[in-house]
Amino acid sequence: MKLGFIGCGNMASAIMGGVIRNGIFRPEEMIGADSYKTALDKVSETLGIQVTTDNRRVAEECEVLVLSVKPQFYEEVIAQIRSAVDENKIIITIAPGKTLEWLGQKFEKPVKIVRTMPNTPALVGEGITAACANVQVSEEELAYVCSILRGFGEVEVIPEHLMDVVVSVSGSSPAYVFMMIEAMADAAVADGMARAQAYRFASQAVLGSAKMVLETGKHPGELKDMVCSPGGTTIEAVRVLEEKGFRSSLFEAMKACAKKAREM
Ligand SMILES: NC(=O)C1=CN([C@@H]2O[C@H](COP(=O)(O)OP(=O)(O)OC[C@H]3O[C@@H](n4cnc5c(N)ncnc54)[C@H](O)[C@@H]3O)[C@@H](O)[C@H]2O)C=CC1
Ligand SMILES: O=C(O)[C@@H]1CCC=N1
Repeated sequence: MKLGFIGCGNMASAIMGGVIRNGIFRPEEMIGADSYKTALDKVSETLGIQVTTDNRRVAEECEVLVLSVKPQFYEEVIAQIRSAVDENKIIITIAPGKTLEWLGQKFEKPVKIVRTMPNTPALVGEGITAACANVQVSEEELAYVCSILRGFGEVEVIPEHLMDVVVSVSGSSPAYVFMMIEAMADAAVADGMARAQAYRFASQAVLGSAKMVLETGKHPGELKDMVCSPGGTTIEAVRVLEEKGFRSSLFEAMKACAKKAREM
């Protein structure tokens, strides 16, 4: 087995789907463990990977092991698997707040650990993942892990102290964007558009806008100005967004998100 997951929930499924879709590993080379049968049935039926309720089996059989349970279960899961993890295996973590130092202490011996923060757009190959590694991981091993992570989106190796910022700016931010798309569609529905059509228009506008930021290299403010015709419709919307605290809401939400990550 090449790649194993302990925890087969939302984020693990997004990574599994991206890895398989992009041909990084075949489903036969992947195994997932979960204590919840419904989660196992779902990944087994939709992705064709092997499944088990035995976390230790995954740790014993896999070269690379993703710990994809919630942060509060990390300690318990590490205690179950640590004697099955030797110096040849690579552990990938995806939990906010769990530092390389904390993880190293829980394994109680030198283990190769790559701490990452992915996001659910991994499912459609458009994720972005931040990664940092402990001293046990060689340059080649980190490059290998990044090649797996690149299978479902962009990857950047960053200093560990930025990991909490990554949670707010890309790990959690798809939720804020989905809320914005839903609200935009609600308004379009209120003005008479069919809901499915409203989601298509709102989502494509968000997708295209993100692409413009990435591909033109222009400042987002300049791109916003290009939409605002003098005396036109957009500046009226911008006026109301400013009045309702749109930017400030995002700013404060992201500060709260990063603070929570630091505390976990
Ligand atoms: N959902 C997201 O957008 C992102 C999540 N993450 C991180 O990914 C991790 C998983 O989060 P989600 O997938 O959202 O949660 P989830 O609740 O969808 O999945 C967690 C899975 O772990 C299973 N589980 C719980 N205890 C277990 C145990 N002792 N042994 C085996 N399986 C166990 C649960 O049954 C569940 O299926 C968390 O650490 C989270 O912070 C990171 C980035 C983005
Ligand atoms: O909500 C959470 O805690 C996880 C981490 C980043 C996205 N979801």
